[in-house]
Amino acid sequence: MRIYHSLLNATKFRRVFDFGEREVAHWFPGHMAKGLKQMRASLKKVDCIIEIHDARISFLWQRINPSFQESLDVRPHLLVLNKVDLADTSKNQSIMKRLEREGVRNVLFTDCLRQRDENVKKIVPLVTELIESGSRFHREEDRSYCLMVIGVPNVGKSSLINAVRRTYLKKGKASKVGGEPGITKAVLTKIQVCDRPIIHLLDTPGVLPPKIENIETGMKLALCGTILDHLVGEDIIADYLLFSLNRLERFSYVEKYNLEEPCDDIQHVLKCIAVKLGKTKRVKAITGVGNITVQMPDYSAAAYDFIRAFRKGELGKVMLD
Ligand SMILES: Nc1nc2c(ncn2[C@@H]2O[C@H](COP(=O)(O)OP(=O)(O)OP(=O)(O)O)[C@@H](O)[C@H]2O)c(=O)[nH]1
Repeated sequence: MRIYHSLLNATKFRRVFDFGEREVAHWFPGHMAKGLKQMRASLKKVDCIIEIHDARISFLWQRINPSFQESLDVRPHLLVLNKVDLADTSKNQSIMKRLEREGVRNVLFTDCLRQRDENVKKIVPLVTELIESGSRFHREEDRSYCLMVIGVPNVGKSSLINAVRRTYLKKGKASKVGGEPGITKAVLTKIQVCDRPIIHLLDTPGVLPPKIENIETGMKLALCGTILDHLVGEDIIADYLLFSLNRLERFSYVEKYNLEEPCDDIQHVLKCIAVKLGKTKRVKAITGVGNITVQMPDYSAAAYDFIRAFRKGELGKVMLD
């Protein structure tokens, strides 16, 4: 791998990203508020909450809807930081320390796509211990335990449920997994994940609307696939991705797409991607000698590929906090 001189490059990269006049207000569809209401109503049946976040944006854990957070505080709580295979794990220790300072003790980093993830195996013993060491209030009589998995869209809630089932029941998929946010629409399905002790999970519709304090937080969520791309715009997501890769000095895109050196100009990068992948389109051009058809780079297709490559971890592991 080529080494680029970061100091040299730093001088030619943007230090701040220009978000223009964008607004995040419409990025989260209306069904989320409805889901939140239903989740709150079901909380009385729940013994322990599993709150799942993307390990690349772990700071978001405390920024979910604050009124819902209050309801959560009374129950045992496990924080799962998922998609750790895509995250820069050198930061895990400092994240753990920060979370401990903030009073969060039960934290697991998981990769739910891995067949036998060690931390997925720890979930059942940990929640059993958490539930048995506290009071279950009016649920004392019930011998089975009920968990609720909550998180923002596309963070891997269904994948986590399937991974726990695979580990403890040796059963296949019960929850539909999707590449696009908002796949889990069936409201609060009860799924058995373990038979000793009997544990059920409520699969939520992926509708914890995060409290987005600023457009940059929204853009980080978009980059990680939490928001439907077309609501934000693939062109701006691709540009923010380039900005982030340069800021974090993740330059593997240079070799992958045959660039000469790290670059901060998204149009140039997309052009190189289009050329490398053969993504061109024919457009009509009017010239002095009549109409001709010319081959142009397909910038949209290139942006799509750039974003997908990042989400699959092909452009390096990152921590966007
Ligand atoms: N790399 C990686 N991808 C994951 C992991 N967990 C889930 N995914 C992928 O993330 C995408 C979303 O996963 P889901 O399990 O459908 O997420 P969800 O939170 O249930 O999604 P919604 O129904 O939209 O709320 C899918 O493409 C999964 O394959 C993980 O640990 N690592």
